[in-house]
Amino acid sequence: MLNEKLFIGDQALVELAKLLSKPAVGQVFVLVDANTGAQCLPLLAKVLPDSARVVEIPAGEEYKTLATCETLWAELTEARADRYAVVVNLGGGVITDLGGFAAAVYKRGVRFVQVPTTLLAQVDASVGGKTGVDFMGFKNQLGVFQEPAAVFIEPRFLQTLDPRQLKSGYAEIVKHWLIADADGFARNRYVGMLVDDWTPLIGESVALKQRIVAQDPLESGLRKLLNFGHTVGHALESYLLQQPGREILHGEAVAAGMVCETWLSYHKGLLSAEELDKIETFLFSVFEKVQFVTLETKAIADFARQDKKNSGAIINCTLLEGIGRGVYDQAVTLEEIAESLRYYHRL
Ligand SMILES: NC(=O)c1ccc[n+]([C@@H]2O[C@H](COP(=O)([O-])OP(=O)(O)OC[C@H]3O[C@@H](n4cnc5c(N)ncnc54)[C@H](O)[C@@H]3O)[C@@H](O)[C@H]2O)c1
Ligand SMILES: O=C(O)C(=O)C[C@@H](O)[C@H](O)[C@H](O)COP(=O)(O)O
Ligand SMILES: [Zn+2]
Repeated sequence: MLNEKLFIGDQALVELAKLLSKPAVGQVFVLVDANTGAQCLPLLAKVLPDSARVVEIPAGEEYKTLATCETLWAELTEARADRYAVVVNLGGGVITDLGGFAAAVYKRGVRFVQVPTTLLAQVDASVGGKTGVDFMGFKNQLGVFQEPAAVFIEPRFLQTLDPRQLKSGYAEIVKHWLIADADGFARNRYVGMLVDDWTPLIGESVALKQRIVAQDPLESGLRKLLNFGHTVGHALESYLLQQPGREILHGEAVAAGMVCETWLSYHKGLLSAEELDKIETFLFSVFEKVQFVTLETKAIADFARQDKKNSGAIINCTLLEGIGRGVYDQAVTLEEIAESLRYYHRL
């Protein structure tokens, strides 16, 4: 247990059972996608009340929309769910983001708990209270900050996770090292993905995120560190999501975005050539190169105009002053973003 609201390890679901048996808990709704319904629900079912209702949505980022929220809102409404209802979000970041948002606005807010089942959701998405859905092709364009009642991280769920998905989650762990944990980067980068038990790494990564969120829950300053790799990463993810057959995973886009933003840090004179080399060599040793052509770089960069860290026409990026030392609110131009993508493409 990291704090009173976050439980990690093989007792996490026992703690969830305790919460769900409290008198103040009314109807229980479990949100799953097609995969977590089949692969994760059997383990969770052991701790659910018999009366729990399961709501299933299709799997995938393309369903992280307002339209999908309506499926949950309709089920809640038809079951006459009241303010005592609790929504249990069982899945990856799509489920924890969408389920958190849908719960936060139903009748102006019912409680929800996060039971993340991907590495990405266990180290990042389930923690910190950012919820939301994509809109008009832009990532997380609609959302609210709303903390879950609690988070229950059971690493056993990772046993059925595809290796590609595991790697996508690893990108957010690497992000945490690069912005605030030089020692984590130095200790772990040679191990790469060859991890037997993810529990200690999940615990460290989540604790780092919680420390930052606790100081700036609404992202007015420090929390922007957690967005390293995302100005370019979200632009790339959004662009490729619109191209049938070229979709990439969030973590894959963030890994590419981290290469670009590490180069921007070097380009701005914040980071040494030696550190640039160390970071990009490591990232390319783990993540495959994302494919695009140089002709596309302007269209990709354009998506950064909708980044939530921007102020008016100024695109504010989180960059690195060194390994483990992120720095936020660094203005970059669209042309510099396009140049960073061309740099990535040439590597
Ligand atoms: N709120 C935040 O702070 C935050 C942080 C990082 C990412 N995100 C968001 O999270 C989303 C990405 O999350 P994700 O990578 O978990 O994707 P995801 O939720 O789409 O899950 C990935 C795939 O794995 C399947 N799956 C989930 N758990 C499984 C399991 N245990 N076994 C087998 N299959 C399983 C899912 O059905 C899905 O097909 C993005 O939308 C991103 O924007 C949010
Ligand atoms: O928790 C945060 O703060 C983050 O930025 C974590 C990111 O990994 C995550 O992808 C988040 O959803 C991005 O948020 P956004 O505000 O850029 O949409
Ligand atoms: Zn992310």
